[in-house]
Amino acid sequence: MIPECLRNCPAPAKLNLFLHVIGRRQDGYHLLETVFQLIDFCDYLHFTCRNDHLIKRVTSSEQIPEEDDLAIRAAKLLQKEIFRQKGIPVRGVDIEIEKNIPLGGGLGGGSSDAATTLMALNHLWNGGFETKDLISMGVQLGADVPFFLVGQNAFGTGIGDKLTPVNTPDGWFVVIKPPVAVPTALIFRSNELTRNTEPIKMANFPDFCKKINHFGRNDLQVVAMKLFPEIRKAVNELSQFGNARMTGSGACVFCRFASETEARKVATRLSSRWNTQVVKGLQNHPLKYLLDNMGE
Ligand SMILES: C[C@@](CO)(OP(=O)(O)O)[C@H](O)COP(=O)(O)OP(=O)(O)OC[C@H]1O[C@@H](n2ccc(N)nc2=O)[C@H](O)[C@@H]1O
Ligand SMILES: Nc1ncnc2c1ncn2[C@@H]1O[C@H](COP(=O)(O)OP(=O)(O)O)[C@@H](O)[C@H]1O
Repeated sequence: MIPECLRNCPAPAKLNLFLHVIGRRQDGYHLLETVFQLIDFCDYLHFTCRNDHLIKRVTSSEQIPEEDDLAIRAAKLLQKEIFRQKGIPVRGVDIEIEKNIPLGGGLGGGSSDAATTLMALNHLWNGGFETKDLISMGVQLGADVPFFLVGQNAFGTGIGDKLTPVNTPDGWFVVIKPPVAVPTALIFRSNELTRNTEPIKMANFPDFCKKINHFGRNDLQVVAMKLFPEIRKAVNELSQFGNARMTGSGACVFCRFASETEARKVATRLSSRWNTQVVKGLQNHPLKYLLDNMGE
């Protein structure tokens, strides 16, 4: 039986363990090579069916107007696609979003909210779409959405939408959120961005797991540190404890540790000056895992 509501649907954040810019498409989007790592730091979304056809966000947000919210846009897109395929108008839904992942942090919170909405409503509305169908919808909302829909740590190429699952070793991360929000487009349009990093030879890729803390770099970091000195400061501080780098287009900076104890020790030393989190790496997207294994 299809439920009337789905509560506490997690939308986990991601880290880009490295991010290389290897070229640019004709439409201006950049070609990347990156490893996406899911982390146990989540927004939570609650969905309740309505008796009309409206899609409403029931949580207020000063920063994101309702019509721009990626969760709302994802729900409207899915509702339209179900109507197009089946000719039946689906019921509306109230969406409540508990936002924990900071905006403009490079942690992919908006994209993850969109992916969670597509997965949860495909279930609640009995849409019957497969992951590949949801991915075609997701990529229209943001370059990171396909990764969250695949739901496993992955090597991403293209604009980050061509994904090959990778097993990353278990680990803990200290994540610093410098007090700035970085607009992704600002970093990508910089004249100073390196856009010609040599593509990774697949024969060298096994090195990634062996050298996980040191493999590659984030090509967006130099530009982001120049525009936002707080990011440079965070990288310098965290670098005392290991190989610190930025995730995505910033602003968050992370460093990987093999144990929780080690990570917590470092976080404690930084927490009086920085907004600091200790998070565990995840192997699977918790909602995707639950929906895929329902009824087993
Ligand atoms: C850089 C990355 C790495 O994971 O992450 P974030 O820092 O945003 O989390 C992503 O590729 C970001 O994905 P996402 O945040 O979904 O970006 P989008 O909304 O699709 O794009 C915002 C803008 O960034 C530029 N953009 C984005 C992705 C890309 N591969 N090339 C680009 O040039 C484009 O100008 C686009 O208009
Ligand atoms: N539900 C949402 N959560 C976060 N950001 C959202 C959401 N809806 C729309 N956005 C917009 O998308 C932008 C990028 O969001 P996000 O994926 O969290 O980015 P990033 O990883 O680049 O920090 C935000 O700056 C915000 O303006």
